[in-house]
Amino acid sequence: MRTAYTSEAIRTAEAPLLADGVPLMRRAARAIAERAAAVVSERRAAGVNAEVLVLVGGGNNGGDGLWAAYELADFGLAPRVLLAHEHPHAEGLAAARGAGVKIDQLADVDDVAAYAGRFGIWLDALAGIGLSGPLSEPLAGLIDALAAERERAETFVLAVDCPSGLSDDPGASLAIRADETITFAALTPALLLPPACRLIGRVRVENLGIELVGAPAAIELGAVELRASFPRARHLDHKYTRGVVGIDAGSETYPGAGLLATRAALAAGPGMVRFLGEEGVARLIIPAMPEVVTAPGRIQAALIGSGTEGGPRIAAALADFLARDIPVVADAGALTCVSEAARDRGALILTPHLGELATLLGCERADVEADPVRYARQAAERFDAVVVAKGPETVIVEASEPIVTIPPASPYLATAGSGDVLAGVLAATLAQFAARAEAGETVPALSYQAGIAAQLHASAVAHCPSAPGPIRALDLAAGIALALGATMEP
Ligand SMILES: NC(=O)C1=CN([C@@H]2O[C@H](COP(=O)(O)OP(=O)(O)OC[C@H]3O[C@@H](n4cnc5c(N)ncnc54)[C@H](OP(=O)(O)O)[C@@H]3O)[C@@H](O)[C@H]2O)[C@@H](O)CC1
Ligand SMILES: Nc1ncnc2c1ncn2[C@@H]1O[C@H](COP(=O)(O)OP(=O)(O)O)[C@@H](O)[C@H]1O
Ligand SMILES: [K+]
Repeated sequence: MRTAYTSEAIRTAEAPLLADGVPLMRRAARAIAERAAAVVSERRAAGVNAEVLVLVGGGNNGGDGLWAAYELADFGLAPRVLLAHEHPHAEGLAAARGAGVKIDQLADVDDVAAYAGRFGIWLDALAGIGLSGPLSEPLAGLIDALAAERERAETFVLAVDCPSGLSDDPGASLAIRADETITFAALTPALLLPPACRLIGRVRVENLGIELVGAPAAIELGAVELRASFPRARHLDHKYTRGVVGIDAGSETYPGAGLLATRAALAAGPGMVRFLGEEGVARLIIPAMPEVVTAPGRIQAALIGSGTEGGPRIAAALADFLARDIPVVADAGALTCVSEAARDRGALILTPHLGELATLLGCERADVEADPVRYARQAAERFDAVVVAKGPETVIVEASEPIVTIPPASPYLATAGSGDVLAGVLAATLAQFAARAEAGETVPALSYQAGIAAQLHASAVAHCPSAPGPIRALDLAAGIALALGATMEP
């Protein structure tokens, strides 16, 4: 599991070490310089430009850059430094100067893109976790110009701590895209969450002996957590202790969604799946999946709305599920039925894709795509819900819990019906955790449970016969059971 901490938490954690005189900056600079030297060797071997430019800002991030320049000079690599601030880190500057590093001032450079374009490798040490507020000039203009130049010239960018401009806010977008980021102490939220996480390249965390305390701001779940956390059947279980899930999905217009969600729910291994939706859909489900029960009865979690267009019947059924005080997944059409008012009820889990999230909040899809975490937070607050925002990355927001993210499994998941499969898996997973909670076990937060379900959905991709090529939602549903089985292999 990868974790991210706010820059404030990182500062708090590093404070005692700094007070004890631990040379964190020198350690950071050494790690950067070693990696930069390796990149120089790789590029030289490939016969491409391996000249190094260190972009230096005014804070300690610039200090890291200056000390890295000092180390690189020591390795005999003759880096160049561009000072983008009038008051750079004094000791670092003196050290770099003392090592014979050539240093230019931004104010003396006419065309910064042309200047920087002469170098094949940039170390981006303009700003790190010390950024406050939106980027101001001259840093904003500099980053903008260099971001464009970097794409044109195919420069190798090694970001120091983070691509300058990104630290806590994953919605920040003004940054020089990095091929590689070496970060210190811990990841910050922007390095883990979309869309900023797409700008950091390969990331390495150099802990430097800094111990983070308290809950992280964000976590990324993967196959390890799926294996460790997914509830397994126990010897003395009977079907009702394994978790029963109720599904109201599919309609005359979209019956397939009901079938897919139900098939996926079955594959995720609950004790029972009750199909409680339209009769016409039930008539299709039963011959294909005779395990499914259509009789009403007790359930521990529910799914409503996949393959429906909402409307009064869905609204009433949603209210009915919520009144049972169980976790209820509202997908697709049911998202049009959620209201801000109803707060005295079971947990509500919303599963919008980014377009649905925009509709839910009455804003533009492009804005949501540019900052899904922010809008998922808004929706979570407004509807007192857990929000599973589905894009290339899945982002899950629950009040007072770390944000949960699942990295993209395959762009072929963007196929009709794949969301219906997720909805079924999710409800079935919540039912199994709820059954454990009923038995007195401690279970993780709903956002973590939902993350485990999203990871199961992601893991199913590799079990589709056509993977890594295009996948069918029906294969994905079958892949769920195989992925779950694989987690049980010793
Ligand atoms: N944490 C660790 O474990 C370790 C941390 N270390 C390193 O320290 C870094 C943190 O250093 P930090 O605190 O000095 O801040 P930093 O990122 O250089 O930013 C300040 C600069 O940004 C500028 N600036 C700010 N806001 C701005 C805006 N809105 N718009 C424009 N400019 C803005 C600000 O300009 P000013 O306001 O001063 O004019 C100043 O120049 C950290 O990221 C890591 O690299 C390692 O050495 C060792 C271990
Ligand atoms: N580019 C992508 N890369 C990886 N996963 C994606 C990508 N685009 C969408 N997904 C995933 O595919 C699923 C699509 O869900 P959704 O849009 O609701 O599909 P549908 O409604 O057609 O069933 C979600 O789980 C989403 O996270
Ligand atoms: K940086």
